[in-house]
Amino acid sequence: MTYIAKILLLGSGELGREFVISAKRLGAQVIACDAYPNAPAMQVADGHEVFSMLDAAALRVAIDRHRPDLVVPEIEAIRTEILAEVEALGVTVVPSARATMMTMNRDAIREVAAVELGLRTSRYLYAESLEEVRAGADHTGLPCVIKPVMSSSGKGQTTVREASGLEAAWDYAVANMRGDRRRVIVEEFVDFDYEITLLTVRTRTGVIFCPPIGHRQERGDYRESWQPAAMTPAAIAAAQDMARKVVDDLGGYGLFGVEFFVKGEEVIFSELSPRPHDTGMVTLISQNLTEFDLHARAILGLPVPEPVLRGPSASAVILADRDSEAPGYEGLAEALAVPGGEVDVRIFAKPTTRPYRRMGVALALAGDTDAARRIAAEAAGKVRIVYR
Ligand SMILES: Nc1ncnc2c1ncn2[C@@H]1O[C@H](COP(=O)(O)OP(=O)(O)OP(=O)(O)O)[C@@H](O)[C@H]1O
Ligand SMILES: NCC(=O)N[C@@H]1O[C@H](COP(=O)([O-])[O-])[C@@H](O)[C@H]1O
Ligand SMILES: [Mg+2]
Repeated sequence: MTYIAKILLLGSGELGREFVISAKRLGAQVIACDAYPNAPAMQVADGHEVFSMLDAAALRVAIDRHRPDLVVPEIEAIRTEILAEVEALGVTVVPSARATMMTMNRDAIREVAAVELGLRTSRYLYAESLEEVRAGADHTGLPCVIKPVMSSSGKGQTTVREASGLEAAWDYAVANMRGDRRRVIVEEFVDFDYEITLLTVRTRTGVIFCPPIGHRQERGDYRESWQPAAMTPAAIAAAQDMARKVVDDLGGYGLFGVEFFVKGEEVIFSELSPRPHDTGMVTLISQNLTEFDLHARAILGLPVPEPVLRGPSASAVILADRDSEAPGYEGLAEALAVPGGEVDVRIFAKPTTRPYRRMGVALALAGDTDAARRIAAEAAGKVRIVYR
């Protein structure tokens, strides 16, 4: 069997699992890597490797052993120096080693967006000590949001409403940051009307956009998303213009999840993922080609048509609330029987649970996004995790 490409997937969670399915349908071979065995994407891949993506030596060994055509990051925390090293040797890193490095560091991507490209962002300052955090808050005003420059899914993030909270926020950020740079970004709190992810695909023949995805976050992590998000044509055009500038600057091919805050007619760039986005899981039901199909096509150099929206849709997450070693699931039949629209569920089959760990997602398509959100939330609530 000759595959159209050999892919080494770095990170094997729920997003990777759907990507593997999309890539394999097109004839690719995928070796899925993550720090623990039996990760979601490993369950559907051609092969797997277990090591920490932050372990430079182990990452290099895996790349040298498999000699992939494409290295596809699925998580943010990766020893990106190795990606730059192998890119220089001719391996294609998706979308590019530079893009993975820049987006892993909030300060790097913020400098590109705010300074080089002149995009509208929140006011901000970086800080490496409590004194600098105080200076940052003076610059942004209160409330402000404090985040480690290296972190994701809201880890180490605090919204500070009074100056007395700055010290605890700094300590929390330092305790929960990834990597060894004791550095935070102090951001002006944006009192947005709503926030969106604009899935943006950079292809060999141009840039393509999906309809905007609205989402709601708690503790810096996504709870529900819906598509299309109601936006004025001017606001969509502003977001598309900024997204295009950022992905063209980062370069390479693939799908990016570009995050914006919207207040009135004002669209504010927040950050982006150079890979499928968790809020984009709604496309598993909403679009003829999902965000994973689009990513696979773009990186494999295949034609990427404009995706067609099947109808107003929503996703709602299924979270664990405690630790367990062998979780099971009940209530699937009730979830899939929720009336009012099309309903589907993805159970990620992660081998263990921990509080707030995302274990599955419910999907709904209905007459409008409000109905889809209601149905998705109800279906997610019907799925019960059995802890043992
Ligand atoms: N400056 C801000 N003003 C208001 N809300 C904010 C601000 N920064 C972040 N948030 C809220 O926190 C969420 C998470 O922030 P952000 O996307 O920067 O963190 P993250 O850790 O990179 O998350 P992820 O990796 O899941 O995208 C945002 O989607 C938004 O809801
Ligand atoms: N916001 C980023 C995101 O959603 N990433 C997704 O979560 C997985 C890690 O989950 P885990 O922490 O439960 O192993 C990642 O592998 C990716 O699929
Ligand atoms: Mg984010």
